[in-house]
Amino acid sequence: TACSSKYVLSQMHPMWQGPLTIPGGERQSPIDIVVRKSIFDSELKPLVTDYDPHTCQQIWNNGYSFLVEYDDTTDKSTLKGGPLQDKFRLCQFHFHWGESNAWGSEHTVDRRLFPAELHLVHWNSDKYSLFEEAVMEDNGLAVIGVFLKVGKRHEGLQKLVDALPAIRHKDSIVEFTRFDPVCLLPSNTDDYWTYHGSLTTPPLTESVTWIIMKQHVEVSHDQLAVFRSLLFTSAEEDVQKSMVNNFRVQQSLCGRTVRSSFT
Ligand SMILES: NCCOCCOCCNC(=O)c1ccc(S(N)(=O)=O)cc1
Ligand SMILES: [Zn+2]
Repeated sequence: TACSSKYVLSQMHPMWQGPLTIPGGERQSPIDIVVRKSIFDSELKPLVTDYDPHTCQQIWNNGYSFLVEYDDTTDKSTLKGGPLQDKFRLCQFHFHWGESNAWGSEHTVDRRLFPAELHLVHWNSDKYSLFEEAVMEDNGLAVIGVFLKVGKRHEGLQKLVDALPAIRHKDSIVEFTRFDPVCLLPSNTDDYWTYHGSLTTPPLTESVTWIIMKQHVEVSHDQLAVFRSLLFTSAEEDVQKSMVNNFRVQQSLCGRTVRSSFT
């Protein structure tokens, strides 16, 4: 099964050709969250985010998504609480989305797909001194996942949407400052699912404590359309490819337990 083999069939995504070797492969992400099989854990605490918008530095197109990157050289923008024992530093956030509103998220809830998913990426600064170190360790990373639904316009997102035309092509980057990512979190951050998984893109390392918000946030159709105006390809390439469907398919649970902070 996909849980024991060292190889997985090459992902359908154009960027990955040929078999990928993954470490073990027993705790890969994303997954389908089967709500009735998740286990309520009363020990799970509320999330505590403490983000400083002044640590926001730049926004760039890495050829797979667009990343908003934060200065993670000090403990200025942090995440603790929830399922976490240590303090984690925010290093970047990014999204995954589809070519249509019918799909685009990486995680699913009872097989339900959302048009997009936000990932806020943090690393364990109590135990490690660099992201690159933490990314290789079991308890190295914590990623908050937030589902996006199409509905009313998200005022806080608009500043980010307005910056996207400047980074249409792969490897383009612009300064992006004073953005507080707390505006992208749902009003209720006490209700979440959590499980141990991996990065959803290479190097797919199994170092992530996933924290998936139960409550989604709404963005407008037009805001999501601007995400789809980005390109996978650099300005030099002849054929321009729209940046859409940049999600990984759901992976086997391999006997893992998904815990919930709510009943
Ligand atoms: N390339 C060899 C070692 O690389 C280690 C660092 O990897 C950096 C690139 N990847 C990421 O930072 C990275 C971060 C988050 C997610 S995700 N989609 O799981 O939230 C996926 C990938
Ligand atoms: Zn991601």
